[in-house]
Amino acid sequence: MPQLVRCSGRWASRLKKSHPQIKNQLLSFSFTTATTSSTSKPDSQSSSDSGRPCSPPPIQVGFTESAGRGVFATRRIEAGELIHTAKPILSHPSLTSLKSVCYFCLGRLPEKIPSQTDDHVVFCSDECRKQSEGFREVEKKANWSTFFEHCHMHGLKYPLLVKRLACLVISGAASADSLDILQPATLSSQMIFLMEKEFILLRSSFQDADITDKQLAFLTKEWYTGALARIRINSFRVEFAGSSYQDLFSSAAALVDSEAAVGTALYMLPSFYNHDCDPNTHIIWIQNADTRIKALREIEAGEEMRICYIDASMDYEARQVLLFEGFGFKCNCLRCSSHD
Ligand SMILES: C[S@@+](CC[C@H](N)C(=O)[O-])C[C@H]1O[C@@H](n2cnc3c(N)ncnc32)[C@H](O)[C@@H]1O
Repeated sequence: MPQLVRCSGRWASRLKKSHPQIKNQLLSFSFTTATTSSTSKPDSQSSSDSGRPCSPPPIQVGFTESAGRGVFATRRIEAGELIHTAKPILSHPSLTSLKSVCYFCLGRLPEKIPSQTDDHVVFCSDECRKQSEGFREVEKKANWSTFFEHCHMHGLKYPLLVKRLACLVISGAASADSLDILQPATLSSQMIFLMEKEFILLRSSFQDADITDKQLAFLTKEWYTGALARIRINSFRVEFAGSSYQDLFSSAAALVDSEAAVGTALYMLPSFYNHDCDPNTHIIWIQNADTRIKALREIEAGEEMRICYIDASMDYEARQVLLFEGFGFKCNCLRCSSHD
C-alpha cells in the first residue's frame, strides 16, 4: 500500500498566493482535509456523466515505489466512471488556432461571436474575456510579433505558456513560484542554450513595453528554464474527442494540416498522474480546455491510477524512445516489463 500524502500545508500556502484558477484547483487538493463552502465551486470534482456533482473525488496524491508521486483511488471506481474534472491553470491556443478557438478556454467559437473589444484574439464568451482581463491587460502593452514568429518558425508551444504565466505574474494574478510544486524535466545544456533566444525575446518584449525592472525582477533565465522544464513535462496537447460527423470531419482536416491539437494546457492535479502503456484511466476534452479524467476499467481502492502519455498502439521500442526523449524516463509499467 503506498504512503498517501495530504495535499495541503506547504503546497496549499504556496498555491494560495497564486491566481484564481490555481486557487480553485487548491480546493481539489485540499479535499482530504478541507470542506468547501457551499458557495464555492470546486474546479476538480467527481461527477456522474449526467453532470451531477458528487464531490469529493475518490482520489489522493501519494508516493509510488518508483515513479515519484502518483494518484491513487480512495475507493473502488467503476469502469467508465468520471473520476474528476479539472480546469487548466495555464492554457494557450496553438499559433495556427489563434483565430479559430477561444483565447482563454480553447473552446470552439459560437456561430455568433460575442462583441469583441480585442482586435488580435477572440473569445467565445464575455465570461472568458472577463477571466482573461488580468493577463491580457499586460500582454496588450507589448508587441509580440517577433516572439510569435520565433515560436512559429521553430514549432515551439511551451514558451507560449511561459509567456502567459509571466503576464499573470506581472498582473499580480499569479505568484512567480506557482509551478514549483510540479516535477521539472531534466534539461540538457543544449536545450538550455537553445532557450536563450526565446527568453531574450520574451524579456525584451516586456522591457520595450515599459514594464518596469521591478515588475520584471522574477523574469530571470533561471525562472524561465524552471517554468519551461515544468510545463514541458506536465502540459497536455488539447485535442477534442470527436462526437459527431462534423467533429470527425474537422479533426481529419486538422490532421492534414498536421495540427490536430487546438492548444496546450497545464493542470495541477492531472500533473500528478503517472504514465502506463496499458492505462486504467484516460483524460479527455469535449468542448474546451476543461478536462475529464475517466476510468477505463474497474479500479480497486488503493490502486494507482495512470494515464497514457503517448500513442499506446506503438511497439515497445518506439514507446521507449518517445518516453525517454519526450519525458525523460524509462517506463516501469507492467507492459514494458514484459517487453510487449
Ligand atoms: C507528469 S509527471 C507525473 C507525476 C510525477 N511522478 C511527480 O512526482 O510529480 C511525469 C514524471 O513521472 C515519472 N513517471 C511517470 N510515469 C512513469 C513510468 N511509467 N515509469 C517511470 N517513471 C514515470 C517520470 O519521472 C516522469 O517524468
